[in-house]
Amino acid sequence: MTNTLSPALVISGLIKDVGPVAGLDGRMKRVISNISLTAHFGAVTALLGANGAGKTTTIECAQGLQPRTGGEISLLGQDPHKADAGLRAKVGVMLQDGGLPPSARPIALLKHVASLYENPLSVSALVDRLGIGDFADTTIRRLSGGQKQRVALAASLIGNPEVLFLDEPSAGLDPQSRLMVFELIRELRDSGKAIILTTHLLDDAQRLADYVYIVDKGESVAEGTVQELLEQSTAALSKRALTFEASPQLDTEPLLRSGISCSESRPGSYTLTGELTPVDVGNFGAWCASNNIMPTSIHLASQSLEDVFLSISGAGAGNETRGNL
Ligand SMILES: Nc1ncnc2c1ncn2[C@@H]1O[C@H](COP(=O)(O)OP(=O)(O)OP(=O)(O)O)[C@@H](O)[C@H]1O
Repeated sequence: MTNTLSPALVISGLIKDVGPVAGLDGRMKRVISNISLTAHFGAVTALLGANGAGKTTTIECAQGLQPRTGGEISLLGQDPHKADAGLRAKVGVMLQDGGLPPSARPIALLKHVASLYENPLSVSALVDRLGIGDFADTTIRRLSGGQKQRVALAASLIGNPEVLFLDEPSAGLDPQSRLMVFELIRELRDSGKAIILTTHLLDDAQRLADYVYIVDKGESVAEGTVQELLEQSTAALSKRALTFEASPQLDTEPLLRSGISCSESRPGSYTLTGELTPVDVGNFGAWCASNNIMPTSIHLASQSLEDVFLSISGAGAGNETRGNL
C-alpha cells in the first residue's frame, strides 16, 4: 500500500536534452533546463505553460517514458525510469495524442485494457460516466477529437491508478464533455488520487488545480495556488489596454505619459497600454476631437488573467492570444 502522506511525485532539477538536432549541426538541444515540482495525493497539480514550454517532456520523464539527462525523479518512491510492472500498474497516463489503436472499437479496447489489470474498474460504469456508449461501435480512427479524448481518459482510469497523468485533458472537448471530464477529475482527486495535468489554458488550471507550476522555456518560473499567483501580480492586474482603429500613421505622441505606451500593431490599429485612468480616456476623446479623428472601433479592456500569467512566465506583453497562455 502506498504511503499517502508522502508526495506521489517529486521532481528536482530536471534536465532533458533531445537530439541530435539537424538544425543545430547535429548537436543536442536542452529543452528542459530546471524543473522541480511536487505532486501530492488528493490534489490536482497543474503544469501551466505556453506551447513548447516543456510540459509534455516533463511528464513523460516523470512517467519514465523518456530518459532524463539530469535531476532526480521519485514516483511513488521509485525512479520511474527503472520502474517495475508493479509501479506501472499504479500509474494511469492519458497522453496528448491518445496513443489509441485506430482500428479498435472503444468498448472492446477498454475491456482489453481492463483484462491487463488485477483489480480494474468496471468498464460499463466508465462507459456510462464518460458517455462512450453513444459511439461504442465506431472505430477509434473515425471518432472526433473529443470522443477519442474521452476513450483515452477511460483507458487511463481503468486500472484504478493511484497517480494519474493527464496531458491537456480538455483538448478537443465540447463544453458539455469538458464539464463532465472536470467533474470526474475532481471526484478522483477527492477520492485521494494524485492528479498531474498539463495545460496551456489558464481556465483549466483555475477550475481544476489545487497547485500550479508555471513552466516557461524549460524552467519552472512560478508556483502556488491560482489565487497566490494572482496576488503576486496585482500590479499587472491594474493595467489596461485601449485599442482603436483609425487612419494609419497618426501622431499618438500627445496620448503618452510616463507608464503609458502606444503601438500601431498593423496599419491603423493602435493600442494604448498601461495604468490608464479616466483622465487618459478623456484625453483620448479630446485628442480625437481636436484632430478630427473618428475611430472605426474603440475597445477598452482590463488586462486579462492570461496577460497576468504571461507576465509571470515572461512570455511577453502584446501577445494577442486570449484564453491561452
Ligand atoms: N525529440 C525532440 N527533438 C527536438 N525538439 C524536441 C523534441 N522533443 C521536444 N522538443 C522540443 O522541446 C520543447 C518542449 O516540448 P514539449 O512537447 O515538452 O512542450 P509542451 O509544453 O508540452 O508544449 P505543447 O503545449 O505544445 O504540447 C519544444 O520546443 C519541442 O519542440
